[in-house]
Amino acid sequence: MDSIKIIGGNELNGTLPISGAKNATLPLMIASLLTPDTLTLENVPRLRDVAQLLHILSNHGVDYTVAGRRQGENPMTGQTLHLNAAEIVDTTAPYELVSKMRASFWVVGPLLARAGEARVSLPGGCAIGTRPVDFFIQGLQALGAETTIDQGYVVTRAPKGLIGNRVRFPKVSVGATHTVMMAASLAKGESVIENAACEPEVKDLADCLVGMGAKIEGAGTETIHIQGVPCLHGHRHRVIPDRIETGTYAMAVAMTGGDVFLEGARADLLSSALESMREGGIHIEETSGGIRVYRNGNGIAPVDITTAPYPGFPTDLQAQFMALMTRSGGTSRITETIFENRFMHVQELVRLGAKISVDGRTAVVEGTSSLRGAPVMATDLRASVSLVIAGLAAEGETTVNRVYHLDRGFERLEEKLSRCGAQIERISA
Ligand SMILES: CC(=O)N[C@H]1[C@@H](OP(=O)(O)OP(=O)(O)OC[C@H]2O[C@@H](n3ccc(=O)[nH]c3=O)[C@H](O)[C@@H]2O)O[C@H](CO)[C@@H](O)[C@@H]1O
Ligand SMILES: C=C(OP(=O)(O)O)C(=O)O
Repeated sequence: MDSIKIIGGNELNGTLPISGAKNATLPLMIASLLTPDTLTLENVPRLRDVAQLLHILSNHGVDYTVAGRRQGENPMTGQTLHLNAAEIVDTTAPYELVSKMRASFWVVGPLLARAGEARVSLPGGCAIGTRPVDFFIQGLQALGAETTIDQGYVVTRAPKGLIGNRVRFPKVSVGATHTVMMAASLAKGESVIENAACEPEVKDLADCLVGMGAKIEGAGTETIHIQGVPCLHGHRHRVIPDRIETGTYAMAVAMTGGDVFLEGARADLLSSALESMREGGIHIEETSGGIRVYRNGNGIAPVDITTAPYPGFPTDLQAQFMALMTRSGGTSRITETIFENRFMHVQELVRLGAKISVDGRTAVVEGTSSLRGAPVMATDLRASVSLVIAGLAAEGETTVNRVYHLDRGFERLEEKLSRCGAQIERISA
């Protein structure tokens, strides 16, 4: 498997383009199952998860074409996907495909709503906790589906169609909100989702569904009202910028020092994380075309954070913020409340010289003036990238192994960072 080699110590300077959001793209692609017409998505990042989901969707009968950038466009511009599910040819999503990525499980909602049945393997994804699917099952059952688990598969049927209902999630779930919202769009009558996820990716999906003819109000708040319609039609939609990629590179600049413009980033999508960075003494300027991040010489102040559903501090930036805090001038406490096993980066950051101890859900980070390069490895996506940004700030050579995870979620990582002055390269196995 490839690895990433970094010689740390360089400041980052220049312009770094932000890609379309992985976590918005995946549910948007799945929404193509809801209509026999073509759904066109612009600003789609070139990622392993996108390729994997195309494979899964084509198994259900989705025809797709991928168009690259047009002549004269920025070489970093995302791709355009045309997805057409004229007919659902198979309602089974097999273990071999779904086990590779969590979001692929979400096909269960559209398949059930459009074809009246689905048989979807229990999902895989990042190893950050147990990640059950009970809220999905409760939600689909509330819409009238018969749902059981059989030999590792969720098997669900609604031969007479789904019926709108009230669905209240016991805890905020992004994936369950996406799934029930998509299913309810084609149900008979009104559905209300309570304690819905407010993440920008849910709002982006709802905006696209509305463009496809769905009747949805309140997406982006805790209560979503959906008036079911008999069918949806084709639409063209542009994916929002990736707020996690934005926060990751902002934290990289904060760690190394320098001055970078994150082109295309939207500050309103990650206010909480930017606020914590400002508390740490990092300069952040919001403009309509992107975000400027700089730290010229001043130290980093320790900041405590606790992850929470949106608009709180995102769990997907927790590892990167911990990396940043390893360079602060004091002690910070980082509390993870979303996933019970999302501290796998701690022992690897310690290899780089970080001083971190874990007490239950809280990691206590003692800032240190220098990190030293070392071989490291992570078992999930955001943990992997936290090691990359720590490596950029460490003295000497860091090798990040198992880049499989990085390729799932960071488009052209080495290219983007090396254009800003980082010494980083991929070593092919
Ligand atoms: C592809 C994608 O968009 N992934 C994101 C999505 O994951 P994902 O949608 O899988 O995360 P959820 O929001 O569902 O998980 C939140 C919490 O709810 C629990 N839960 C969830 C569903 C369920 O049926 N039962 C249950 O107990 C989970 O174990 C977790 O503790 O949101 C997470 C939380 O912001 C992010 O870290 C992931 O990057
Ligand atoms: C946890 C993540 O992805 P997934 O939900 O696909 O595992 C992530 O994007 O950080």
